[in-house]
Amino acid sequence: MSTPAPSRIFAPGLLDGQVALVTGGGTGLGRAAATELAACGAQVVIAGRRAEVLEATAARIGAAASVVCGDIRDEDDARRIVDTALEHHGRLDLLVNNAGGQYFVPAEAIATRGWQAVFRLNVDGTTRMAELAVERAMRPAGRGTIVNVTLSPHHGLAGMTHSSAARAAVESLTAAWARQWAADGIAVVAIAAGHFQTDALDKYPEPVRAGVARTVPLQRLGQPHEHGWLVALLASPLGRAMSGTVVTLDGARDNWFGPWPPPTLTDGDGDVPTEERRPAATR
Ligand SMILES: CCCCCCCCCCC/C=C/C(=O)SCCNC(=O)CCNC(=O)[C@H](O)C(C)(C)COP(=O)(O)OP(=O)(O)OC[C@H]1O[C@@H](n2cnc3c(N)ncnc32)[C@H](O)[C@@H]1OP(=O)(O)O
Ligand SMILES: NC(=O)C1=CN([C@@H]2O[C@H](COP(=O)(O)OP(=O)(O)OC[C@H]3O[C@@H](n4cnc5c(N)ncnc54)[C@H](OP(=O)(O)O)[C@@H]3O)[C@@H](O)[C@H]2O)C=CC1
Repeated sequence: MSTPAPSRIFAPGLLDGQVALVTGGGTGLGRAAATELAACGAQVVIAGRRAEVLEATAARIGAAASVVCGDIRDEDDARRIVDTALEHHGRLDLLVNNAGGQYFVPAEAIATRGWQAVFRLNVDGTTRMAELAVERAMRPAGRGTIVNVTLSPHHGLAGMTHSSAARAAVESLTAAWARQWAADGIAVVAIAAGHFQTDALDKYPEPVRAGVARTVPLQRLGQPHEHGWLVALLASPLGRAMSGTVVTLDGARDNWFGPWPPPTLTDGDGDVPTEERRPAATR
């Protein structure tokens, strides 16, 4: 197994001896975060539901990475994920709550089950992982950092109102947990991410993808490694001083702008289509 290439921007050994758990660490932004954390010296445990995806990422990162399969929406799985990290390494310094998502849909077309599915993943799953990490690892150790990754809801996500509400809830939980767990030596911060160039964007309708980079004032999408840098910064001693903060990384674009319905997204009847269902095998 190879050792990770050193970080391009952080001092060697910044996170030496630390152990990080990254949910959704097999793909996209989670993979970028895990890669940079390893480059800074951390041991990283990446979690998700698909073993083959996790194994491929762990092989890319090298000996610093290990995998644990599980669904953060399931209490037993979530506990096993945290316990596996602890059993493997004897400590857990950083939890990156990165697993999350939603589907693109006009607000009035969201079924109750869809609303609940998005909350179950983004709010309940994030809460469960944070509470387990605190109870089982961080409070007993008297220290730890939790980084919650959200899809920035700061302009209101008109085509993803379920996620808009869920991500705002996570940002509010971040501030509340930072206060609640400060006496335990635990810092809690959030990253409000804008549009990043990951495979996940492939699922959005073609007109969305085609136009999206041009709408960012920076004139480009965020790069996953830039997100990884921010996660590593928040894992550093500076992150502890930033507890309770939401850091926005969005190229000055956020995730929404303009009127509803968005002119580029309406079909011939003036309606905005709902994202296609994912094939059952990937759910
Ligand atoms: C002018 C401005 C334009 C801006 C445009 C911006 C758009 C680009 C944004 C780019 C930013 C990127 C953001 C990202 O977050 S990228 C990462 C994305 N990754 C994911 O979203 C992956 C994870 N997502 C999911 O797993 C699912 O979306 C979900 C959260 C729903 C999964 O939950 P679950 O597995 O429990 O869900 P089910 O599939 O079982 O469905 C449960 C119910 O949910 C409803 N549903 C789900 N999908 C759809 C759909 N496509 N259409 C309609 N309804 C849906 C439905 O009610 C399901 O119940 P039923 O099965 O009974 O029908
Ligand atoms: N790409 C972008 O532009 C942006 C993304 N974000 C957010 O950043 C995070 C990562 O996004 P990105 O990498 O792009 O997208 P991905 O869809 O690639 O990442 C989602 C990850 O979470 C895992 N996951 C999903 N559901 C669960 C679950 N129930 N239990 C455990 N793991 C789960 C997935 O793996 P598996 O399916 O194997 O479980 C996958 O690795 C998400 O929260 C996303 O909403 C925010 C802003 C912009």
